[in-house]
Amino acid sequence: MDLFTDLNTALHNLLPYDGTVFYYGLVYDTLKSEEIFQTLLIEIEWKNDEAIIFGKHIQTKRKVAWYGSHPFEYTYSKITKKALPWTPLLLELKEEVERQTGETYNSCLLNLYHDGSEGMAWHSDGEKDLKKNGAIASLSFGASRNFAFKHKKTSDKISLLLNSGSLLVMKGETQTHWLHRLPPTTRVNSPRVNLTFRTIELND
Ligand SMILES: O=C(O)CCC(=O)C(=O)O
Ligand SMILES: [Fe+2]
Repeated sequence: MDLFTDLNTALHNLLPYDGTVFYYGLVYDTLKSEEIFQTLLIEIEWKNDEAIIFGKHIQTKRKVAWYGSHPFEYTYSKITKKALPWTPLLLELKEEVERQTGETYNSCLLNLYHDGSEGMAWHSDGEKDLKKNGAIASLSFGASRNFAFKHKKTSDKISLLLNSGSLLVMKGETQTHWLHRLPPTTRVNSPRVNLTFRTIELND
């Protein structure tokens, strides 16, 4: 690889300080992405997400699923979930993401947004079961959606478009200092699937 190509493909940190986010662009072409997207829609055990917010039991329109290398129990928003075993496709995606990012993962949270009215509010993924400062790799399929970061103290904002077949990784101190969200939009009326590969710490 010559220097020019090398500079062009070199990853640069999207965050100006206090964390590391790399955007890899498309890791699957259009045809392969569409095939993966359709398979995920059919094969994944999608469930409406439940949460307890201000003591009230609520169900989100967005659907979720959780898969992993062990039947981990994972608690968030006060609801405990047990990971399902990898499907062959999820294992293939996990291995490709590991190869691309040079990190390993043992679980994956999947989100299905039916259209632009569904999104995810500002949050960081710092649950206690997650490995501290562990990398979180995000693969997207289907509709393109905006994704944004906001610094917890300075409120500086960074946003980007996540296209079908694209990969993004958040690592280092990102979750400690930055929030992220998937803003709702009236401009999108088709579904999107997002997979976040994570590392759960096994406490015995
Ligand atoms: O859908 C996305 O791109 C983000 C999902 C997310 O932040 C999460 O699952 O924690
Ligand atoms: Fe997140």
